Amino acid sequence: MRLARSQEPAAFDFRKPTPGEQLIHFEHLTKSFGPKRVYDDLELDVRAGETLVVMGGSGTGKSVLLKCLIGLMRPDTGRVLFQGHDLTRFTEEQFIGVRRHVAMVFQGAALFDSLTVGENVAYPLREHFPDMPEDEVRQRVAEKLTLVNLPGTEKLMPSDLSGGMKKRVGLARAIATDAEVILWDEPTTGLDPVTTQSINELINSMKTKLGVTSIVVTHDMVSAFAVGDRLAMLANRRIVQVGTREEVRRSTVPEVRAFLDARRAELVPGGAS
Ligand SMILES: Nc1ncnc2c1ncn2[C@@H]1O[C@H](COP(=O)(O)OP(=O)(O)OP(=O)(O)O)[C@@H](O)[C@H]1O
Repeated sequence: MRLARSQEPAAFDFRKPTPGEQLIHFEHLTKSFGPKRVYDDLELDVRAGETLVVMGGSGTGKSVLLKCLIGLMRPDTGRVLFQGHDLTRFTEEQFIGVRRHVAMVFQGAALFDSLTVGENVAYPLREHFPDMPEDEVRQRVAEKLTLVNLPGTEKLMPSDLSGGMKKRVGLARAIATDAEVILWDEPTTGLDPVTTQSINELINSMKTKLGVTSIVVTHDMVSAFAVGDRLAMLANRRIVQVGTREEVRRSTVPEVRAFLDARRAELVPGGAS
């Protein structure tokens, strides 16, 4: 069920996209922190309904890219286009409207420790839809917790949960407002293989069941190849390749080869040969 958008700033009028159409375009981005240049003419597009994985070494600017999309950071030059809207010109207030459609699942789940699981998931609903009747809030919270395989956990506190359960509550909270785009920052880092597998399945089911578009930032290659329709490699301050799993697996781009071979060596000792 979709909600009335009466509180949404007029400047951001989200249209239901046609699967496959260009939804987001990072155009000629540059970004520096002091003397450190993170992006130099970075270009990347994201298509509606796909899962795009952004991979790259530590500190290459993967998280900054996601933050530019929800207004937590701004590029120095260049544009971030969302359905043709230039987000770099958006005010803080306008970004509130964007965040109803573009939800971020933060690395550490970032739950409020003093609130129950149910209140954590209800939080964005109360923020974006203050007039929503309490019954509807409860119903939506229950629906989202069921979707992430945690039905009936409303009364638990975050301290009662394992790391993987916390991630799933973070996801339920991110999708509470029925966001059409989900940004995943290192969703499987630090999780055991079974929980990693369940998070990968969740990312895939968001796409197949709800038609969600995902951008997944990760250096977990098993996860990248399990969820990515396309994979983009960030290195040397730009995207050096974007391609399907097969194209990336067979890549001859030196930065991609070096990255994959190093990861293969980590996964299978002696496997880099
Ligand atoms: N607020 C900030 N102030 C100063 N430098 C920052 C800030 N945020 C990010 N950086 C720098 O920008 C670069 C890119 O950061 P980012 O967090 O996007 O990297 P990442 O690719 O996500 O790395 P990791 O995989 O280690 O999380 C890093 O060198 C980081 O130190």
